[in-house]
Amino acid sequence: MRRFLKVSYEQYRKDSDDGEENGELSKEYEDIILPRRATRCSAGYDFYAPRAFALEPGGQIKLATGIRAIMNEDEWLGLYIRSGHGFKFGVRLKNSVAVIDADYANALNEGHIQIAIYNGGDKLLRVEKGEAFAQGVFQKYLLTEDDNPRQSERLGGMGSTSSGN
Ligand SMILES: O=c1ccn([C@H]2C[C@H](O)[C@@H](COP(=O)(O)OP(=O)(O)OP(=O)(O)O)O2)c(=O)[nH]1
Repeated sequence: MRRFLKVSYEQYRKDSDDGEENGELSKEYEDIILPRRATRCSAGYDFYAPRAFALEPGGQIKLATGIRAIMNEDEWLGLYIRSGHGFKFGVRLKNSVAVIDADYANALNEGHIQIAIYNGGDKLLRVEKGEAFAQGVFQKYLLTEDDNPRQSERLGGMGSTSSGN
């Protein structure tokens, strides 16, 4: 069991910058493309920009992707910058690698994947709507023999399980 789905329009609207109900946003939502691999042996599922954006050097943006990832519980999805953008523009994910946990899909925000990127180079980056800008690789993770998670279920999104106690 492993697949990508769209979050609901309500969730997309809530998490989009403008958050407003308008024709443009619902068209944007309709047009969201599920991540796809470029070739038979591509490891990464390309994530396509739900809207066009431009990033000046030093600029940053957080994109609500409209996507949730369903996967097996011993897997995670690693998100990385699109290699070409990293090489040509010095663009990177703000958190270097985004760790998408298997139980995030059940969080109250429907597991809505957010991608934050930063232009660390000296050129303007323009990304068109529908252009690949990040890639996600499904991976397995291992447990320690005395593994003992602090809580069994995830409800919130980022930062919701931060206490070490
Ligand atoms: O760039 C990111 C990083 C994370 N997430 C989602 C998926 C992940 O499963 C969840 C929580 O992320 P993480 O565990 O890395 O966040 P945290 O702030 O370190 O801790 P917490 O587990 O408390 O949420 O947020 C994103 O959508 N985009």
